[in-house]
Amino acid sequence: MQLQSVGIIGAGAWGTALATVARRAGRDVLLWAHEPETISAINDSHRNEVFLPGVALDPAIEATGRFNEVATCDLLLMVRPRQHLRAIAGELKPYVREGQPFLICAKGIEQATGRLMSQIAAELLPAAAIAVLSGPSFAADVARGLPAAVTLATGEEELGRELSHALSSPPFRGYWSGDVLGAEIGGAVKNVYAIAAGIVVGKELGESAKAGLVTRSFAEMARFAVALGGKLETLIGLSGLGDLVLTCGSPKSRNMSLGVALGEGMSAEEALSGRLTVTEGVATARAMVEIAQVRGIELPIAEAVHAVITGQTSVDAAIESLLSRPLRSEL
Ligand SMILES: NC(=O)C1=CN([C@@H]2O[C@H](COP(=O)(O)OP(=O)(O)OC[C@H]3O[C@@H](n4cnc5c(N)ncnc54)[C@H](OP(=O)(O)O)[C@@H]3O)[C@@H](O)[C@H]2O)C=CC1
Ligand SMILES: O=C(CO)COP(=O)(O)O
Repeated sequence: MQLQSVGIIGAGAWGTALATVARRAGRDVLLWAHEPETISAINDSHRNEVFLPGVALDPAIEATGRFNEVATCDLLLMVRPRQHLRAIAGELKPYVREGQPFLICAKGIEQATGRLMSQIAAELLPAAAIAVLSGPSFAADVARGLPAAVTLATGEEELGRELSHALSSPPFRGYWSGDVLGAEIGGAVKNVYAIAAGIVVGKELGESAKAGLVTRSFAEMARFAVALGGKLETLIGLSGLGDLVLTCGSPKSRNMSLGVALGEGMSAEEALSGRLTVTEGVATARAMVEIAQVRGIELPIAEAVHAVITGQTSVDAAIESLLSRPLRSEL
């Protein structure tokens, strides 16, 4: 399949960083953005200072506000935050061609239905070949050309291989995988555990507490993903453990920085107000808790994060409740 032109839907930090990735790999890149100011900034000054400050973009990267233009590209990347997926699929549907790859690069679970983005996209865009890009990759690092490795998951191995070749260049490596659900769930739920890790840091509970929390978070995320049909091997890889390690280890993560603010005593409302950027873990925590209730999956850490964010419990009470759970076998 010829994947020379790449259409990127969403010119936030990650969409813009992925534009640099595709360009570095030698593709023709068209970015779709919602705000006219973002479109003119990219086309005229080759910058996106609002979402990705300090990065000079290749002048060959163009921006548009028209879905019919971006839809003509060989490969489409969906990089707007999760809640925009249904609207975007509706706009694109008239233009999507049979077998056209639609690569989901946003991370999250639909709050209202508990459905994954790949499932929603498959239903709304039946002609498209759905794939998922996930893994440890901060937009600011990737846009600067620093090395990063991600998972590219598709139902067809051949498409995964083609996507990897279309987007990889020496600093950016795409490893293909056949486990779409596992890759997508790992990327979505690690945001919830990054909030928990941030709380541990903000509360100054120490490095040992953080290591214990991150390890038990991994056990929880693997249990959740496997219950939903993902593979344990995928969770051990880039899109699971890899992304958990990144986002629980750096306050550059928006999710972790929210947790730090909560741990330092700020209310969730205060910590979230005025943020222009997305913090996907907030909605994902709710979706996880609802799915876990229906399916009978034990998720004490995700439940504690959700209870703190929604003000149902205090940070101190959540920590006490986690530490006083009945003792049990590790495995
Ligand atoms: N940032 C990162 O390092 C990474 C992010 N991701 C995931 O990618 C997805 C997108 O994240 P990211 O690019 O960082 O998002 P940002 O927070 O940088 O960008 C915000 C997005 O929201 C849109 N937006 C901003 N203001 C408005 C508004 N007033 N009305 C409507 N839309 C608005 C922007 O629209 P527009 O597109 O039109 O400019 C942009 O797509 C998320 O699911 C995130 O989890 C995944 C890996 C890395
Ligand atoms: O997903 C990410 C890195 O892989 C970005 O995480 P944050 O959204 O928490 O910044």
